[in-house]
Amino acid sequence: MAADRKTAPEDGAAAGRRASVPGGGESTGLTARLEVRRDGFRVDVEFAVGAGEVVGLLGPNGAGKTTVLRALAGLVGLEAGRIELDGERLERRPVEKRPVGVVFQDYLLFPHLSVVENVAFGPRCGGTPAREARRAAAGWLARVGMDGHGKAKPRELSGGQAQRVALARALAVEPKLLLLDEPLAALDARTRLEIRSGLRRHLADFAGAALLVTHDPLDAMVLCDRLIVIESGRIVQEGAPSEVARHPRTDYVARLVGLNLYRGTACGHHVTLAATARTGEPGLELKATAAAEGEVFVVFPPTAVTLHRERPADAAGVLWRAVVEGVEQQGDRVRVQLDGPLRVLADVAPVEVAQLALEPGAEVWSSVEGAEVRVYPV
Ligand SMILES: Nc1ncnc2c1ncn2[C@@H]1O[C@H](COP(=O)(O)OP(=O)(O)OP(=O)(O)O)[C@@H](O)[C@H]1O
Repeated sequence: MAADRKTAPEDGAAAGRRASVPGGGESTGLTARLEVRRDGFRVDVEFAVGAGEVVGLLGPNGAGKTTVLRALAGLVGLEAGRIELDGERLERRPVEKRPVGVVFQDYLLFPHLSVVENVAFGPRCGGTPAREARRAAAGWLARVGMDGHGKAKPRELSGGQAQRVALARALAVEPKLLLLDEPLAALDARTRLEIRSGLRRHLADFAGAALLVTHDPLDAMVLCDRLIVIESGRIVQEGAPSEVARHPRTDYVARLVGLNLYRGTACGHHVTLAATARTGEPGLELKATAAAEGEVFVVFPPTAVTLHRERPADAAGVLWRAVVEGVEQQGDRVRVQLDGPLRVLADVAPVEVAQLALEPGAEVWSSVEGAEVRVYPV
């Protein structure tokens, strides 16, 4: 995993930028308690984003991420709660008067306006005279590498260009809060790489609070100072990207960062995994690197799992029988999904797929190397 992009705001550069937020005044960032109801679904979250901080909002499909962003932007109403931005109550302001810039996944540029008019639109609505707004818009377009495209219509732009214009449009209103909803999701892999590094630069220069929804672990690691994970409308984990990646607390986070995660009970270096309710089999016993006591999370990477066709006489660590559920190429390794007393991911070399006849339904012996098993308190 990459190192955190910036230092946490309370002890780093972000805190130092507090005084220079657009619009003047002392900037303290965002604090929000949001209760939102949408039909049968309910979001109930409380969090803060410091000025100059970039917080990633992650969670499975339907977790409520977009709802959180829309509530902050004023596009859905609060059932209860409060939104405070630089000490001011945001939810009392009409949508168009909120100092908020939004970049949606599909950009939502106005199709009938030129690129420069799209970017000038926000400042114009805020009362900036037309010429000045166009000049400012041209400046923002230059900063995102889109000078020379001002007269183009959105339909003439590539996905990457449209994304840059959308970012320029969001920043042109000089927001105190920047909301980005999967800003890179619609881009192909190469464009995403290029736009990600541009976005990283702009986020580093942005003095306000930024909240970025993403499904991509790389975006989360590269772009964000801190992550908030929501599931079913509630916050389930929060922390620096490296901390979340190292110590996942839910299956979603574990899958996101590519680790096998279980719960168990530790007694010194021995951990008994919780029995699987599904198979009814007693929990396996693993050996962990560090000693612990009581309820713990247990993680190990897919590379720690070894597969064998026949029962090995001298396997290191615990051994169990598993059934192959799926096989998928991932870079130069092959990821194997296994069922059995443990649902587990194993990474093997492509040659092992043939050697072990790994195909759905095949039975194999699995073992895990204790040196790679980590435990931490629940
Ligand atoms: N306009 C709407 N009216 C009623 N319910 C909605 C509406 N939009 C979303 N929902 C419901 O709210 C819940 C959360 O949706 P939301 O889009 O916030 O999730 P999400 O975490 O952003 O998901 P995804 O990652 O799939 O975009 C879902 O169960 C969804 O069905």
